[in-house]
Amino acid sequence: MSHPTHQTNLWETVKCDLKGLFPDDVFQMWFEPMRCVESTEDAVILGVPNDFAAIWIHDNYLDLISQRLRLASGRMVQVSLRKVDANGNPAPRFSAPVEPKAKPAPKRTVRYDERSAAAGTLNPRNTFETFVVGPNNQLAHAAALAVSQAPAQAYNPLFIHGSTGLGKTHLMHAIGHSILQRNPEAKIAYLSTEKFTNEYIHAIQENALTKFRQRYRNVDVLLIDDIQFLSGKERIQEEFFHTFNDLFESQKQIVLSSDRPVTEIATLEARLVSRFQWGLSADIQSPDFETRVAILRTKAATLKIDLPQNVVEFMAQHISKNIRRLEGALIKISSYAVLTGKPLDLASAEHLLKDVLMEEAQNRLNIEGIQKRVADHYQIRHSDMTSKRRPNAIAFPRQIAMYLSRQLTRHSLQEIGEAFGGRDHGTVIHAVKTVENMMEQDDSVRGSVDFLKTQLAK
Ligand SMILES: Nc1ncnc2c1ncn2[C@@H]1O[C@H](COP(=O)(O)OP(=O)(O)OP(=O)(O)O)[C@@H](O)[C@H]1O
Repeated sequence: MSHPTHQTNLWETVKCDLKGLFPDDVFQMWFEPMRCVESTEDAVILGVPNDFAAIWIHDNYLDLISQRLRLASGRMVQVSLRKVDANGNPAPRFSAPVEPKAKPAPKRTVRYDERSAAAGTLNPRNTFETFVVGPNNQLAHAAALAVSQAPAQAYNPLFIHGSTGLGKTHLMHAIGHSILQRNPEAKIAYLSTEKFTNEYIHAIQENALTKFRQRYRNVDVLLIDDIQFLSGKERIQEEFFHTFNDLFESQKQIVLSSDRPVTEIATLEARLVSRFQWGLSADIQSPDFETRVAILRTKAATLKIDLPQNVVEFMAQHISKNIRRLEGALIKISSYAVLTGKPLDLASAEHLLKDVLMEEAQNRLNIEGIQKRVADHYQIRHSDMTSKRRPNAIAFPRQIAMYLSRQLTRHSLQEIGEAFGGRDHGTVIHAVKTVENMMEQDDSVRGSVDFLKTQLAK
């Protein structure tokens, strides 16, 4: 064994890197327990706690791990997995180490690594093939596909918006993969707005603005995630405006994602708002029940887990607003099934998912969720829920949201007032009375409030 310390550090570096790529529960489940148990100059053996982890990591993450090790070390590092006990010693009764995947990597992958390394890495699992299409994401999916088939021709920019965990990043990565598949020479940059901001600040500090600009203004496809974080950052908006113009004028594709429609991004310069609206804006909604079942089935098949139909339906029924959470729940119960060898039934699924379901219920009915839903319904800005503005078109929806917060959550009058821009509890009492009176006098108000109540309670 040579250079054990060096390689151990290398693995720890890559592990930190992977932490940023995955949701916390996924990272904790698979990567956190992995240790570097043996290494040479060009090979690393990583210890994993059990056979299931070995198979799962081998099938799903080995390429990514190899890729990141290579990026971090600057050379090819062959990776294999070995089951070890808690002290890092080879575990008894283990048949054979899992074979590493065939090497060397295909040429296309090598080029792809190097190009995307400049701006962040696309997750190899986020492809069009693994994306389940439903009525909630059909338009965004079709637009993403069109962009990948004809970059800078179909829709430019493509603006994908929707709540957290609904597949925006997945679609952006899928566009990147698909373009690279057609044209391995394409220069793709995927990065978050936060990263763009940090690199810009760093470039100013280091007097390296020219280099920064070259990096992002010379790509063929710029994929920028979470553009809502441009809000309130004037200088970054200015910089991004010029990046956008340069790329657009050179007929390069731009894809943006945001957790809200462009017009809802507070303090976004008008010239950016108008540019973001030049192309196509496509939203992703929460998946319906059938789509959630289809996503679970697809992901369970990838995991090679056979789940009883009632367990799948139970999960799909209770976790409805965020696919990342649905995925986390699936991993939790799948691991249990494989690790214990016990058949998975509804009772054990319910037990295992107790905490997840509790959080779901709380999330579903928090004040912010109510504000957003009501704001959407009345087509006002979410920020109007907390603003001091008083026109009736805003004040009345705000009162309805206060009324529903009182009805559907356990928050005190004072807490509700706080959440509505620091209003006092008297304002909330007044809002509740006003809405009750209106509901008695006006059937259409009653209808709207009942509709919102049913929607929120779903
Ligand atoms: N339609 C889908 N089919 C299969 N998997 C999906 C689908 N939509 C989302 N996912 C999966 O759900 C997880 C969350 O998706 P993603 O990270 O793309 O969400 P996001 O909308 O970018 O969220 P955020 O705003 O928090 O960044 C990912 O693992 C993704 O692969």
